[in-house]
Amino acid sequence: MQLSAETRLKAILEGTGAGTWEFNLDTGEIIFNDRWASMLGYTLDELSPVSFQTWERLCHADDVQAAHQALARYLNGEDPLYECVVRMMHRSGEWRYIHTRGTLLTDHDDLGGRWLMGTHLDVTDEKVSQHQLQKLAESLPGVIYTFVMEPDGSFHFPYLSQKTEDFYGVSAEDARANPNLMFDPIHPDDLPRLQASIGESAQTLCQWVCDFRIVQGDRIRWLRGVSRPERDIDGSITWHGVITDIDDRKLLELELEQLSITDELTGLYNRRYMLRKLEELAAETERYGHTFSLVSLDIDFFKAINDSWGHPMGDSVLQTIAQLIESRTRKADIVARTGGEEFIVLMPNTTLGDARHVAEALRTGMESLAFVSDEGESFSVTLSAGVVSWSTNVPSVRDLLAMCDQSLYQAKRAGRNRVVVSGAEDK
Ligand SMILES: Nc1nc2c(ncn2[C@@H]2O[C@H](COP(=O)(O)OP(=O)(O)OP(=O)(O)O)[C@@H](O)[C@H]2O)c(=O)[nH]1
Repeated sequence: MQLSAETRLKAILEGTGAGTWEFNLDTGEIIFNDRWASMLGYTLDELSPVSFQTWERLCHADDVQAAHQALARYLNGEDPLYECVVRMMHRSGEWRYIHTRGTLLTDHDDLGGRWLMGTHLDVTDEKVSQHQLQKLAESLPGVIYTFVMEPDGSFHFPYLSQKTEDFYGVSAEDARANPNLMFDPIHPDDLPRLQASIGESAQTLCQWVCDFRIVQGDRIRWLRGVSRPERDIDGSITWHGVITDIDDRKLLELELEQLSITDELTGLYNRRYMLRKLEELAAETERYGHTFSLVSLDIDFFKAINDSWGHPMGDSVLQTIAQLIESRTRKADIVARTGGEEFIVLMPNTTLGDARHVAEALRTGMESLAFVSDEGESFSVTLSAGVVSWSTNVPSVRDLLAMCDQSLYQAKRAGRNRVVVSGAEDK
């Protein structure tokens, strides 16, 4: 059975649920189908005779103007088709959102003028969901977004809430058009880590969580992104997530972390941090074959200093030696106060011989310092040191520390104010 083109077109239109309209731009004649009327709760007969004014009367006053402008843009050749969404009054008194599309029928002289023809589709449900999403996004203290990465590595943001502008200094519209704008303001120190974390989340399909900084002029702000990825059938991956401001929390966290690794009296690192770094250095050394050395320093007869000149004077001596060590070591070295009057210097990429020189310089530097008590009496302070280097013979970090302690103990036993290098004779 052969169906006519008209029957087929009718069936297709029925399937889409779209209303149709035809408008003669020259005569003003307008034709709607039944579906158009039923979309608004009427029969076509009930609205007859239909004219342009029928449409205008049912259309929200604010949207009539927008529809005219869309039409003008289309007729001027700025837009490829006439398209707009307008609110139309349903018989029940509710506004329905109607997506209007149309094109001009040209090259048909026999039609009696220029006919604009198109469809009306009720998109109220979609609009309501969009509106609800927008309201939800406005009330959230963050940006909500959808991020898609294609199999070829290209990416885009199909959805970004309006708060993108507050957080990134880029409007959601601009970022949707150019997704790189979302990465440009990320702090250069954080960008590689953020990119790596996205790559890992894409591979493992595990939740993406990343703290990073955004630079906006002079302002640096900590943000946290949390989102869940899902792989689509075409191999692309979509993350739905939220980006929140964690500036206050992060600063507090960093402050607390700094406190937790700092010795209060001297401002040097504490034992906990030194141990962490020591483990890291040992692991790096295993991997890259570098060497590193460690110097353990202990003030001689410190108890006597406290007893003779008072505890505050003892504190002041500790602070002075902290400054001395910092001034005589490199930036890459880790200087820690690891006990009452005990200090450790971790020296990456340093041989045993070089570390010994540093320890000697510290010993002589300390010896030559003159302290003056509150009563005006001057006194001097000495220190003893043990020096070790990490090598393949050292089974663990714990053993390295024990070897260093052993050398320090030898220095004390041999009369103090000396440096003993592990595996060598007492100085
Ligand atoms: N002022 C001050 N004293 C401290 C601090 N922490 C520990 N001490 C004191 O450091 C002294 C360490 O004494 P000892 O372990 O006997 O060692 P020492 O007197 O230096 O003797 P040698 O190490 O054998 O040369 C003790 O009296 C502690 O009370 C501190 O933060 N400030």
